[in-house]
Amino acid sequence: MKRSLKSNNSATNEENEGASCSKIGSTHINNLYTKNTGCNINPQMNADEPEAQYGSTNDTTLKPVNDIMDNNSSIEIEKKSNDREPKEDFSWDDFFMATAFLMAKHSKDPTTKVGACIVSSDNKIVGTGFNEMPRGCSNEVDFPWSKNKEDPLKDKRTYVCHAELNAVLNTNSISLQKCIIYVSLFPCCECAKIIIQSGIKNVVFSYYRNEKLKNIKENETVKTMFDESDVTFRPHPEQDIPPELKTAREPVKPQIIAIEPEAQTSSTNETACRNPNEDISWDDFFMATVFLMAKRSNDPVTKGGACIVSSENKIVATGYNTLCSYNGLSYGNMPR
Ligand SMILES: Nc1ccn([C@H]2C[C@H](O)[C@@H](COP(=O)(O)O)O2)c(=O)n1
Repeated sequence: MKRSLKSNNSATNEENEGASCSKIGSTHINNLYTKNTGCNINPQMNADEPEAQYGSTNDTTLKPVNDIMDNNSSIEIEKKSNDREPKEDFSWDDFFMATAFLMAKHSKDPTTKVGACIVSSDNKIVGTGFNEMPRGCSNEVDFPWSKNKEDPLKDKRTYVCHAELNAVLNTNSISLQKCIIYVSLFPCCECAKIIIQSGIKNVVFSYYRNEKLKNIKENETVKTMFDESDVTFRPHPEQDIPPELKTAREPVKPQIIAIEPEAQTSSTNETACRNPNEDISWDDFFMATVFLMAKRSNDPVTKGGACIVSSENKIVATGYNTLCSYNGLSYGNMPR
């Protein structure tokens, strides 16, 4: 039986977000541990830490990961007695969608942040992306993050590269045949074409865009294209994403010069990842990925994760501690 990560989370989003800490990303990472699993970093390291700073849990409080690393302490994830099998706790689906949401946090789009994560048939991340301006086009005067109906040259949509496109372009795999793309928002027509042409065969998404007629029609068109191209698509339950990866705050109003009518209202259904004030460093992102990965481990005592990153901040490999399945060993029959 698959557990809802949210249901095991005693802290509210408000509590999570209220955690005032300069190392925002580290707080996220800690939340990733403490609030969603029975696992935690060795609590002895955190004995003096004030609880409120990092969000409260029933069990323990944690120091920011960076602090722990600074102390050269080993990171240990402990299994609680009431833990269930780790694989049931945090499925591959949850892990990859969580990675997509983590990616979304890098987007500078003030209204809609989207993340995507492409995964091979043997559960390896082969590409990640988020909606961003083309490389080098960071000057926000020429490449604004606002919409402008009158002047397309002042409209972000002229320039922005969607998360799915970036994930496909960022891939480290020669072929994306039979891969799955996890994306926080249902793909638009352009992205659907890219997905189909790249050979990706499965789409997992979290949200639809708001239910404006234009979006409903576009969603239907995308579904037709996917059907005709034998690309399957399915929603991923939103509640299985660790809440600290999503955002519950009201989106900050973007500086829109001539706002489109449909952009003025936003349905809660569309919050693919909205929180312009929130930031996550690449370090925090990759360490969070490591910890997410560790959740996959079956080792009841120490769960370790790893994530190899290229100089361009692309994940090129991930791993966690596991026994070789072919030798018949299980953690139950290993001497400890
Ligand atoms: N499948 C999608 C859909 C949209 N995006 C990006 C493109 C924009 O940056 C943003 C949408 O902005 P809005 O119209 O909500 O102001 O989301 C994407 O990456 N992938």
